[in-house]
Amino acid sequence: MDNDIEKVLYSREEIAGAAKRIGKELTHDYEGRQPLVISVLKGAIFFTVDVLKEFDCYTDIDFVDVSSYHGGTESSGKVDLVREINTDIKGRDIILIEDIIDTGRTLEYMVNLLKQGGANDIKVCTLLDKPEGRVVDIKANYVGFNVPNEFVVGYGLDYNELYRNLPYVGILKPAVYQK
Ligand SMILES: O=P(O)(O)OC[C@H]1O[C@H](OP(=O)(O)OP(=O)(O)O)[C@H](O)[C@@H]1O
Ligand SMILES: Nc1nc2[nH]cnc2c(=O)[nH]1
Repeated sequence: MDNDIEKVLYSREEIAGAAKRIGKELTHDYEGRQPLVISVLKGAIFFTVDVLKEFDCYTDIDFVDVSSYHGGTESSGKVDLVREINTDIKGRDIILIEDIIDTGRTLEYMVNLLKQGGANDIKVCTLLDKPEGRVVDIKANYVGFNVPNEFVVGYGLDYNELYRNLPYVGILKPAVYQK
């Protein structure tokens, strides 16, 4: 897979550092509380695991699966709910974990879903933020890196379902898109 990568943007070590920093911030901010962590599948699985290992707090974990990039590099503009949240979120303090916020549509959808379910408080934690991609005015509370306006892969992020298992985040060579 390394041969398909044009440029590494964030190395394994840099990502581990960001996960540790955010895990420690969460530990400080949630002292004495019991938040529910919700990880947005599939992309956020790697970041969720690494942040949670640094989060010293009583917390339960659930997963939601939403999808709007159905192959290729462009958002379909419509967010599909593939797997619902199984935990009762009424009155809960939620930490939503994402891999990337780009257009902001997925996050907007998720925040509305959590509000409808009666969540008390919602905070968003993302490995990558791509502010130039935004079509919806929405922000995260905890950000690993601000990423340039490029389609990125690795560490959970896919291109046509591949490259999620790269241990770093990078940009694909143009030739890969022509395959
Ligand atoms: O801000 P947006 O433009 O909405 O993009 C962000 C979303 O896009 C990706 O999900 P995707 O729909 O590709 O599903 P996946 O995580 O299963 O790959 C990513 O994991 C985010 O959830
Ligand atoms: N893999 C991947 N998924 C995304 N979803 C929204 N933006 C991106 C991106 O840059 N890369």
